[in-house]
Amino acid sequence: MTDDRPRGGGPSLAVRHRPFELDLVRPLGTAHGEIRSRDGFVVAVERERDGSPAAGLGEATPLPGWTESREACAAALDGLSDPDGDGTGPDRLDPLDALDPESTPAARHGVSLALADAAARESGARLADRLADGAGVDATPADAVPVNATVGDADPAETAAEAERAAAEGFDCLKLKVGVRGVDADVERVRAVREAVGDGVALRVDANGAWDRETARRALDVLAAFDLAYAEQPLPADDLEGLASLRETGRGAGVPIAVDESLVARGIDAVLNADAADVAVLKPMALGGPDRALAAALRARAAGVDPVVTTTIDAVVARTAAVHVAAAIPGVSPCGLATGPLLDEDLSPDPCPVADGRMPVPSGPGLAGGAFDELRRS
Ligand SMILES: O=C(O)CCC(=O)c1ccccc1C(=O)O
Ligand SMILES: [Mg+2]
Repeated sequence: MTDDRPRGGGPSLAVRHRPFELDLVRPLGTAHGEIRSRDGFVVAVERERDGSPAAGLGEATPLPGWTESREACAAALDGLSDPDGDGTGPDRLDPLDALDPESTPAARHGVSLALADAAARESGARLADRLADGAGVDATPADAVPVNATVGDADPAETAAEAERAAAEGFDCLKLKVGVRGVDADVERVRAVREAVGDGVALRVDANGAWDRETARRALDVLAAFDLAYAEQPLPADDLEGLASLRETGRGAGVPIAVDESLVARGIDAVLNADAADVAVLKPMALGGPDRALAAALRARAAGVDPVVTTTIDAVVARTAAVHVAAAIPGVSPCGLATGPLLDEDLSPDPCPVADGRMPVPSGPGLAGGAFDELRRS
């Protein structure tokens, strides 16, 4: 790792990062293309204040199209060590000042998480409790959060088999990727899944912005027959007006609308002002950190829009952080956090294994008590 520890007495802060590369078990088919591997950085901070040291762990796992590129993320993290490029190290104590959440959300996520983990560990609190405190949530965070299974694009039989496996494992909410094939093919996939899992399982679809207005209307008219919990990003990110009008025609017997890419492209305020969503899908990695994702979730909730927390198929550190974010949202709906099994390998054993469609929130302190100790030392 690179080290930017300031020399001399007084308060100090060191931010280090080291790269990792993880393959998926198999590529995840989405309308944005296939996700095959996740390359990112483990971030570690060591802080000393008034003679007491604190350490925290974070993760910056960029996903191009959603966040900055891997190169831009690396440059932003490198820049924390030597902002002037003159080898003298940083002259500031808050590295978040140097990380723009819009242009380098993954880098900011990594550092913001590491600082929050350090602060939570220092006070003996769970990360969820720390985040809730910081966001002004009065309710005590949950001890477990409901999650959906994530089912990628495949033909109807394979999609149904995957859905059936997830339901047998105890998931009562599934999210299917759609929009890779034509609408008729997706209708057959959703029909096959509904037949396979029965009426007791909630179904969501995620088109990742693949449809135009006319296609989206046609798709949702037909898909409404399968009792969908919602359709995520049926239109391109910037078409807030189109999303708002899909909601109007969909009200009643129709399909609720969730936004994901729109939040990354336009922000929560623009989405709420446009009345573009029933559900807000929040990805801490793409929104610039757990703190920012929780703040957006609470703004959504206050406007009557249901928040859902998901990952960008992150490694275990960021996934665990996202579980804490979800836990800090009182009564959160099923979240897209069960993405660990999509990875072929991971940085460390998972402290939040899915059981019966729920993920436990580690009791702390910080992210997961001692669960990441080996990773912290590496
Ligand atoms: O929400 C989920 O179930 C898992 C996360 C997911 O689908 C996803 C993962 C990586 C990139 C984009 C997305 C997405 O929600 O569009
Ligand atoms: Mg999505």
